[in-house]
Amino acid sequence: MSYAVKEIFLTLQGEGMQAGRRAVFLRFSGCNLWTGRERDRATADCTFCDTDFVGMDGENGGRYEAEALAAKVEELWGEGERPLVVITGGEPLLQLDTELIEALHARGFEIAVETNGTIAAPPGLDWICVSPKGSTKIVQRAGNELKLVWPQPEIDPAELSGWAFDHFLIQPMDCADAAGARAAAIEFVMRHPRWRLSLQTHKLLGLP
Ligand SMILES: C[S@@+](CC[C@H](N)C(=O)[O-])C[C@H]1O[C@@H](n2cnc3c(N)ncnc32)[C@H](O)[C@@H]1O
Ligand SMILES: Nc1nc2[nH]cc(C(=O)O)c2c(=O)[nH]1
Ligand code: SF4
Ligand SMILES: [Mg+2]
Repeated sequence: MSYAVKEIFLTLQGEGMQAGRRAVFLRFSGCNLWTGRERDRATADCTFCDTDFVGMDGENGGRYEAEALAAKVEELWGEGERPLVVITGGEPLLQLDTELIEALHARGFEIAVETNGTIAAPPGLDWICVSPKGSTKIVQRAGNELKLVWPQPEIDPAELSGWAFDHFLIQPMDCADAAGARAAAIEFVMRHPRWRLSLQTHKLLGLP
């Protein structure tokens, strides 16, 4: 199978429980909750996306076969122990399959995924981060971390807190009222201590 890739780059994981780890980011093109066009944003199932995932025109973007894609990820990792790839998008579970998982594992990579949870994850992933959106139906209710962008009035966090995740995180929405979102997230965690704050540290650091 071939994969439509927006961009691939080496950086630090900025979010969640693995924040601070060196990682190759593999960003797939396309999403099932938004076209990526600004004119469709207000009517999309996900309205606050901070990412350009349209097309294949980013750094190292293009169409790849599984072996070539794994080789490019390995090349960008270079040297160093505990190689980590974070597969994101767009919605990565539209494309990620066993063939690519096996090609990355064969090169020694730990595979983390950032998903909106509306598509079931394939077997074999090493780290699953689910981030629910608005009124969408979440089918992937188990994983390593549940990362809820906040505030989202359509979502009742009490309903999510019984799902089978090891970690529950609240991430302030990057939006016009970012200060208000940060304050709301802090207040939420102060009231619900099983949840912890996740900041988008790459943005604070000026990393991609
Ligand atoms: C761009 S999404 C791609 C992966 C997948 N489609 C998803 O939504 O989880 C990557 C991460 O960024 C988060 N995110 C997107 N827009 C955001 C925003 N405006 N503020 C904070 N986090 C945001 C998402 O919730 C997700 O955890
Ligand atoms: N540094 C960095 N960390 C991230 N964690 C999740 C990201 C994403 O867009 O999926 C992201 C990203 O875009 N950059
Ligand atoms: S689901 Fe993820 S990639 Fe898709 S629009 Fe929302 S935040 Fe962006
Ligand atoms: Mg991002």
